[in-house]
Amino acid sequence: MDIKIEFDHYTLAYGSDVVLNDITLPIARNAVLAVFGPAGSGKSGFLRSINRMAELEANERHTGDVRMDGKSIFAPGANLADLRRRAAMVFAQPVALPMSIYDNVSYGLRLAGQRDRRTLDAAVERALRASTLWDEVKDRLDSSGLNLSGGQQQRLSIARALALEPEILLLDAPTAALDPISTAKIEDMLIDLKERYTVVIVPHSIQQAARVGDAAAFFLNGVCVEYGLGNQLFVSPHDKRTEEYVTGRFG
Ligand SMILES: Nc1ncnc2c1ncn2[C@@H]1O[C@H](COP(=O)(O)OP(=O)(O)OP(=O)(O)O)[C@@H](O)[C@H]1O
Repeated sequence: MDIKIEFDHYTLAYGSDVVLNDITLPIARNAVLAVFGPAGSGKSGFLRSINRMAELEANERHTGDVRMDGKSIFAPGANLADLRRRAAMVFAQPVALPMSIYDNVSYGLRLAGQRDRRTLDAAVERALRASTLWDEVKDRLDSSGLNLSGGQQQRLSIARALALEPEILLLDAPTAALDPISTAKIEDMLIDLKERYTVVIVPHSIQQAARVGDAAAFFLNGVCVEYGLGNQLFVSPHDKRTEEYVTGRFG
């Protein structure tokens, strides 16, 4: 396996709450890892550890290591802004900023000081094509992002993340607020996105985990109970707890 990110005996706590407990897990490059489990199992903490957003929580502590391309993300002198650009995050609730579609997508680049119109134009088009929104909005890039539907706004949020040319996409239940057709569009998009990016997704259902994951990890109470490639966790789980969860006996 070509490993992009590696959790190595990583434990995360907020105050006295242990969010993740001794996680050791590889994340393959150019593949989709689905991280699933019941509420409070640590899935968001896992995503937020990859770009060190977890450290924004009060009394955050961690032990162990997370490596990206073989290098510790916690190494002294590690560049936090660069890490967060390399590992971009998209949340359950679509975020359309009160500005034009063009400005929504180019927001991060402009914030980083990019002023060259041709560079911005090219980045906006590339990001909107990758998020499959281009054909729907190319004739109205100047209209407000707020006028888009929920599903379009979520693809706009993904385009905004892609414009910064990340290496990793962290998707925290990106279809939780969307209708089935918008959900299917985003699931289809993942097939293309993983050719260029490493994707970690917290799916909004077990079915979605099985559909989109090239690998899956089942979390329970901060522990990675089971990790498997392809559909193994869903068709032949090794752990009884995984089996009970995927067959709907708890959750
Ligand atoms: N800011 C915080 N301070 C203290 N504990 C927290 C904080 N945020 C989350 N936790 C705790 O950490 C644990 C894991 O939370 P996390 O959000 O990672 O779970 P999750 O699996 O993503 O849940 P959900 O599916 O509900 O989003 C939970 O027990 C939660 O109560």
